[in-house]
Amino acid sequence: MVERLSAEAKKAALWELAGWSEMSGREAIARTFVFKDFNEAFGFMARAALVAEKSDHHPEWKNVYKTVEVVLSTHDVGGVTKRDIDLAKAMNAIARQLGVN
Ligand SMILES: C[C@H](O)[C@H](O)[C@H]1CNC2=NC(N)=NC(=O)C2=N1
Repeated sequence: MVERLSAEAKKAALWELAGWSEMSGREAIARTFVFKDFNEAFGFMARAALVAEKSDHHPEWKNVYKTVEVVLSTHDVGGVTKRDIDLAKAMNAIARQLGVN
C-alpha cells in the first residue's frame, strides 16, 4: 500500500513535472498532451500503456485526434501517490521522445 502525498509533497513533485497540475474538485493530477497528429498521439498511448501495465498503475485518459487528456490518481487510496508521480514522469519522457515538451 502506498501513502497519499501531503499537499506540500504534491506541490513539490509537481514543480518538477512539466505540464502537470492538480485537478480542481478531485484528488488527482492532470495533463493534456497535444501531438503532431493522431499517429503520434496513439504512439504515445501505446508506449504509455506498456509502462502502465508493467507497473500495474493505469491512467484515465481520453484521446481526440492528436490530443490526449490524462488524469492520474491512486484509486486504492483516493488520492495522489508516488505511483502517479512516477507514471507522470514516464509519460513526460515518452512525450519528449516524440517531440512534445
Ligand atoms: C488490483 C490492482 O492492482 C489495482 O486495482 C490497481 C490497478 N491499477 C491502478 N491504477 C490506478 N491509477 N490506480 C489504482 O489504484 C490502481 N490499482
